[in-house]
Amino acid sequence: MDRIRIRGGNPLKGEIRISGAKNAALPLMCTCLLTDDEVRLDNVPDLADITTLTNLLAHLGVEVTTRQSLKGRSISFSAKGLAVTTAPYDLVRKMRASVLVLGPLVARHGQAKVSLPGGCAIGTRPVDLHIKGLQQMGAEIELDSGYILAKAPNGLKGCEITFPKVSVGATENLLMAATLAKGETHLINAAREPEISDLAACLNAMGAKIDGIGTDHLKIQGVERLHGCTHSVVADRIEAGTYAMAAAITGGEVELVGLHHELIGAAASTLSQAGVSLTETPRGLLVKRKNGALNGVDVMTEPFPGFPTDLQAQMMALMTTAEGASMITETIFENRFMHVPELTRMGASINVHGSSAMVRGVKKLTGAPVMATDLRASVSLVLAGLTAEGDTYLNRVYHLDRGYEKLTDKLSACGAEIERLSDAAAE
Ligand SMILES: CC(=O)N[C@H]1[C@@H](OP(=O)(O)OP(=O)(O)OC[C@H]2O[C@@H](n3ccc(=O)[nH]c3=O)[C@H](O)[C@@H]2O)O[C@H](CO)[C@@H](O)[C@@H]1O
Ligand SMILES: C=C(OP(=O)(O)O)C(=O)O
Repeated sequence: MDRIRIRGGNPLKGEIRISGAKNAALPLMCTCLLTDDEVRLDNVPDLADITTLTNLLAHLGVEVTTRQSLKGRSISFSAKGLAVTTAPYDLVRKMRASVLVLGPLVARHGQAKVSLPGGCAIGTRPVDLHIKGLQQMGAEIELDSGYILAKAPNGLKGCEITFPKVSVGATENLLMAATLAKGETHLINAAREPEISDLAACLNAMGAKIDGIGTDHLKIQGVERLHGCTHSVVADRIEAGTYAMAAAITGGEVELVGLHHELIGAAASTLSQAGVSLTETPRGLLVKRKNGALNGVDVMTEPFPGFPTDLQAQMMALMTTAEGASMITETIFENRFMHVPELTRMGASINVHGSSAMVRGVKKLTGAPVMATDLRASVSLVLAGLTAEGDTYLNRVYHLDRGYEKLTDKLSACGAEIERLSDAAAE
């Protein structure tokens, strides 16, 4: 298994082009199941999760064509020859977002059999809200032998769905399903993440009638059919936030290219309070420390526009060498502190009490062999390694491949001493 070696201490200097967002691209790819026409996505990141979903769509009978151009990677999807409506366990277990095929399959093909995705390292992550919403829209759903069996032979019906808690995935699944339902659907207390607005914009370009985009109340007037479109995937705000913190933790100066300021949401004001300046440039955002040291700030994860859980581990790494203390509270997932013991092994001072972690800034971190169990925990250890004294060896690099396109290239281009060691070299 590959490892990453980082020799810490170099301030990052330069520019980093932000890729298309993984969490936008995945639901966007599932829109192809709603039409016989071709859906072309531009700015698709080259990530393991995209490959996993591509394999699942191909298994269903979707024709997939990938093109690489100067503008980035484009993938076209044509579900005209859709032959199968079963998403098997082996393809779903690799990535929870595979459950996003459920809504489109039921809406357009009247049936679906989708493996329950199960939990993962960060929490149990049920899909009850996806299922209840589809039932409210008239689907008959049974759970059998680890599969969701859904039927709606006469189509789905519009209705009013009020989510008891904000769910990104359930909002996306039901939004896609509602585009082809009969009548009007209201999704209330819907998630407002920019990736959902991107999905809604793509669906409208396909002929859907969605109002309230960017709010927590989406109104969808169902239509008979959708057509194809070309859509460019929105920039990855989590990747951008990660590199902003990489610039800050190393005391460097990095321009994040291809990103609109408002995408960063609450993370921008939290970073500003911590002593990081984020200045809009014609191409994106310039990130550096305001003046010298970073200072501890309290952070609580929340649905958008609050501070994202997907930046919590990185923020914790940033706080390990800040002046003073920082209380970091995770409210979205019950087990998202897997990076704590590893950061502690690098010299961080962190105490966890339930869903909060108290970080007391230390003078320096030291490199160590570390491993992580999920994507953002892994990248938080990369950030720690960039500032640590000596070498850090990060194991289980495959987690990073899920969500960070060309991570070592992007960081090396800004002066980081970071390299990927292949199997043989890692022994
Ligand atoms: C591919 C993708 O976009 N993944 C993102 C998505 O995950 P995902 O869509 O899985 O996350 P959700 O917003 O659905 O989850 C939020 C909370 O709701 C709970 N819940 C969710 C659905 C449900 O049916 N029942 C239920 O109880 C979850 O366990 C969690 O505690 O949003 C998360 C929260 O911003 C991010 O961390 C993930 O990176
Ligand atoms: C938790 C994440 O992804 P997923 O929902 O696919 O597990 C993430 O991107 O941080």
